[in-house]
Amino acid sequence: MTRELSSNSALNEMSSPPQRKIYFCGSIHGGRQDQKIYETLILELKQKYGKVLTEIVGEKTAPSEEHKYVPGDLHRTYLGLLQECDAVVAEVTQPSLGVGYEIGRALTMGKKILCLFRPDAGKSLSCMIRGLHDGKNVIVRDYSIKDAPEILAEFFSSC
Ligand SMILES: O=c1[nH]c(=O)n([C@H]2C[C@H](O)[C@@H](COP(=O)(O)O)O2)cc1CO
Repeated sequence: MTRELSSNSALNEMSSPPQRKIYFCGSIHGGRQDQKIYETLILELKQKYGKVLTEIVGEKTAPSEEHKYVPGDLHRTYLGLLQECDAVVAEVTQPSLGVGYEIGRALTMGKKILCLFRPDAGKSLSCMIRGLHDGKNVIVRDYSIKDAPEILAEFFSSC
């Protein structure tokens, strides 16, 4: 009986993603050009690595929803989610004040952070983000979307 239970729980662990809380950052007011990329990354995160607390960032309708909320309430809510998360994944190709702010706050909270930048989009990444890379708690990686699964696997193997 005990053996049966333990092998069942081993099976469950293999088939369902770990229960990490992941805060995904992506541009909203900064521009929604990369929404489809956010959606793809969020799907990969949800399927393999845990619960994404900020799924709205990948949704097509995200910006139109916000008029329902007071900015101060949104700020408090999102900082609360940031505090609660186990790891931050930020797509930083499209510059966004909000995303830069979230990364700065996550840093002072001691969160593990992965920043993903696509050089082929023809933009350049602020040194204030690129310079955060320490190879341990903050990883800043140039990538293309086809490499994302491998990069996420490597990041979450130590988190
Ligand atoms: O409705 C929202 N939902 C939301 O998730 N955010 C957070 C998460 C995003 O990573 C970030 C986007 O910032 P910005 O709107 O400055 O591009 O802010 C921000 C807003 C405010 O629009």
